Amino acid sequence: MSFSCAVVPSTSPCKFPLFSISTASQPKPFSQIHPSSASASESASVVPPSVPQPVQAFWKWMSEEGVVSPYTCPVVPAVVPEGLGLVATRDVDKDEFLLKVPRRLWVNTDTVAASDIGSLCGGLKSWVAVCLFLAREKEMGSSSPWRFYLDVLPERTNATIFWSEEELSEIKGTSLLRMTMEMKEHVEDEFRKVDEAIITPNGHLFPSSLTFERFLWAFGMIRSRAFSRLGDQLAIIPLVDLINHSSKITKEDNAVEMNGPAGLFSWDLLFCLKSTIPVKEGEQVFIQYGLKKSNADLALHYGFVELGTGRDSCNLTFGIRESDPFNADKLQIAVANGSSETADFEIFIDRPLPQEMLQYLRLISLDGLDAFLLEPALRNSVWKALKSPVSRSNEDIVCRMVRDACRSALSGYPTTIEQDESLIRKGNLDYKLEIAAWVRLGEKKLLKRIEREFEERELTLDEFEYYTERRFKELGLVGDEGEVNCQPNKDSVPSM
Ligand SMILES: C[S@@+](CC[C@H](N)C(=O)[O-])C[C@H]1O[C@@H](n2cnc3c(N)ncnc32)[C@H](O)[C@@H]1O
Repeated sequence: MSFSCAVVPSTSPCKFPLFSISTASQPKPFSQIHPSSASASESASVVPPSVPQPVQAFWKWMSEEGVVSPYTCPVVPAVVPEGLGLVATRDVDKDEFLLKVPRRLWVNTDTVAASDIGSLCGGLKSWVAVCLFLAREKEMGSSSPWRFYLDVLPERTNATIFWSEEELSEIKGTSLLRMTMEMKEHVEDEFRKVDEAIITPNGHLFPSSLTFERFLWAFGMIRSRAFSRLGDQLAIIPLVDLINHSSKITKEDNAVEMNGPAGLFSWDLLFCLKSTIPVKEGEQVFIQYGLKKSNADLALHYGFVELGTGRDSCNLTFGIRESDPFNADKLQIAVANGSSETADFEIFIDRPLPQEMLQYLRLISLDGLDAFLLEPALRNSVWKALKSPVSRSNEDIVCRMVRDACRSALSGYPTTIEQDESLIRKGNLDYKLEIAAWVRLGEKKLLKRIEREFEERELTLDEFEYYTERRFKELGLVGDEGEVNCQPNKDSVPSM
């Protein structure tokens, strides 16, 4: 989840320094009170009786931990169309805090470090450590101190990493399928390494049921519920992670971290979730999961898509031909400018084409007379020069490459645009099949549009101003109307 989280300075004495990540200064773990004890019955009674028993137990646990009370907390968990969600128990103001969850209840690398497997996880990437921790705790069942939280997590979501082979065949040809397969392979690779280096040699610490499927489940939970804190630290915040996404929310500043009271006598860093709009009593509170995310991102991480908000996208990949006589020079320039021998560009329906895509395409298409731009003397300025068309022939190749890439991508889908439109119009599609149909349709429409744009561009190539013409003008050898001057303009500054 993408919470944009700011840290605000505390006005009160701070028991734990901000972002102190050492195990020695770890706050004490949460208390081990069973939620059936009566102490928090008052706050627990606020949860609608229709809420499933595990959610009741989780809410009670949160109450006993001092996180929620009917006086301070204006939301309760509820069953909503998106699964579980948070509903306002009274009118909530814009920017009002909804929940304040102390650090001792976050699941992050500190939590892993303080656990029984902490000493084994020191060298792991943070997401791998948190995945292993979550997967292990889940398999420990009722003996896990995190059981009340783990019991409210869904067994799976509609995210594409959980789709069956048959369901995945519905997104054949899409960038979403490629992203899904790459992600699953990456997670599987990491699991294999962790299994070999940590789980198998320390079998007494891990339930034998901890398989790749459970590790993938933990990964799915992190992708859909964790957020990156300052300094790229990953954390899952129980209870806060019940908040759903709505397109109606257009601001992403939904959380801050500050020090504050975290129970009867304790002080801690608090993760504070706020509502960016006013909400009426009884309504669900939402946040924005990320304005820049494409529908493929939403489907991959969360298992839903959003229509009509410019999230349709497609990807085009290009590369420097191995047989290109200028391969080494082009690669050097590409690498110096943050690219490589192949480059993948994400294109959004309502956004301009990425400028870097045209630069890259012009670079890899440089040929014949235009190859002088690859000269070492021009190395520092060539990338900037490629922002504008180089020559008619170069731009012609660029247009053809884009058209060919679109046509090739369009031939890889199992359905046509018309078939998808008809499927969607008929309705009654299974939820995942509907996601698949919208993603296919969005990608294909965009590819068709790009193909058309470059066909039209090809017809206007004579109207463009090319590199040589621009240089002559800069040097004052050609005037704005194309008239030829014999002497260079004294004021002109030679540049690319
Ligand atoms: C951070 S969790 C929110 C709590 C979640 N609804 C639950 O039941 O645990 C994110 C997940 O909620 C669901 N979700 C959130 N917003 C949604 C939306 N606008 N449409 C459909 N599903 C949504 C998706 O399953 C997503 O993976």
